[in-house]
Amino acid sequence: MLSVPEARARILALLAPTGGEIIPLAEAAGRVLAAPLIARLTQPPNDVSAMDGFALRAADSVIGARLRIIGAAPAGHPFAGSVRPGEAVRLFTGSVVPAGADCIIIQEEAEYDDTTVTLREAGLPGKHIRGAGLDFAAGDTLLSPGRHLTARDIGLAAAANHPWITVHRKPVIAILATGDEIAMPGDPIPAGGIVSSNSHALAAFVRANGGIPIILPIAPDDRTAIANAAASASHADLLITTGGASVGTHDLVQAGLSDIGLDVDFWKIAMRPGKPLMFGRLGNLPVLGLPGNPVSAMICALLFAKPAIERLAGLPGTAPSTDSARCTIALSANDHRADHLRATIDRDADGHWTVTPFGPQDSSMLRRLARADAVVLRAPHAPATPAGTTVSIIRLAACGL
Ligand SMILES: Nc1nc2c(c(=O)[nH]1)N[C@H]1C(S)=C(S)[C@@H](COP(=O)(O)OP(=O)(O)OC[C@H]3O[C@@H](n4cnc5c(N)ncnc54)[C@H](O)[C@@H]3O)O[C@H]1N2
Ligand code: MOO
Repeated sequence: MLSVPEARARILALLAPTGGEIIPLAEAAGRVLAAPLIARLTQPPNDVSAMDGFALRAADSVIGARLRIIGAAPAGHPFAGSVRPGEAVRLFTGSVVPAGADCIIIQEEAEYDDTTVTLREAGLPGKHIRGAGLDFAAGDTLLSPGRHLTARDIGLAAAANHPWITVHRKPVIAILATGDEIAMPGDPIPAGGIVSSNSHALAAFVRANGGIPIILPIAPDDRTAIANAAASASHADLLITTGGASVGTHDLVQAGLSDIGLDVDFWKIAMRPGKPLMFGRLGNLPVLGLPGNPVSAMICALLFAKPAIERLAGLPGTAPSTDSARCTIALSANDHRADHLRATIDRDADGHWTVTPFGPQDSSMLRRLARADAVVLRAPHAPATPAGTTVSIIRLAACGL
């Protein structure tokens, strides 16, 4: 059976980023840049003052010099003339430095009235002046494709005069829950049935990770129905199925999709929960088949759907990032499957992170999953460890789970 990293690499290898679309800059935080962002202007566009004070010629800036104030240049109102020997112009933070001036004296170092200023310090050429282009110049590449846009980037793009921006289209992720026994929340529940938690949980997870979820109607345990439902999702960037992934007579997802040409890349991997994970392609549509057990479905989503959505959205797509924490309980030796223990996080008296796995870890226990802060990663064949051992964890909320 494939390992978790091998399975992830196989999935990512088959995914390509979506195309670009142009959106308003204000909506672009969290999106992925699809074209280089080139500065449309020079910033600052002119030499500007970094302080409130007086612009003058450096040659005049000697202690005790008395200069004639020939005008004022508030920010946004440049002074039209030029500064000659013995003259000064009143200016403020952000004011354009007038022609002829190459020195700023801050107002705290000057005595002044409406007509004259006397210097209490000698200035230096260029001091307190932000030269034109200090930040960037027109034509500079400010951000490169693949950049996951932050609020800081939005500010930079705005400063470079971009009201619109080209980003990768949000990947559309179709979600197909299968099973005779499941019903959508609020719908009539068949005898012996349960409500489909997976559809809604996966949709929320997809949205939190930058995709657009489309919840398809539930498909019963019937090959044709499953095939038809999947065919209706051919426009999506990824189809995620849940349930019907295992070996039972009624686990028909692979059979149904094979009827319409599913090319299976792999099925079953060495992890718990989530062993029956399947990945393949229906024509151009990648298909990730998750197990039906709700916790298995969400752990598989965390480890595989999240990087897949990231790759589709224009990012590299990587394993969820891990942290270290001290495990408060002893752990028994692991078997050949990578294990993912649902756990709560706390801090000990010294402020260090601790993690406490729940007792029973059954993959149907959603309330426990909802209460968990993290999963503890246990490598295949990890030896037994005493309480207090440092372990790797994935924080769930940070991953949109
Ligand atoms: N003989 C074997 N049996 C099983 C094996 C195995 O290797 N040999 N693997 C087990 C493992 S591991 C898992 S995980 C499950 C996965 O099975 P399926 O993907 O086929 O899932 P289902 O049988 O359809 O459902 C499992 C469980 O989850 C409930 N379910 C299904 N869909 C939903 C949904 N949308 N929302 C909430 N809950 C759902 C379903 O009612 C079942 O209780 O197989 C083991 N069996
Ligand atoms: O994926 Mo299953 O039992 O390993 O939950």
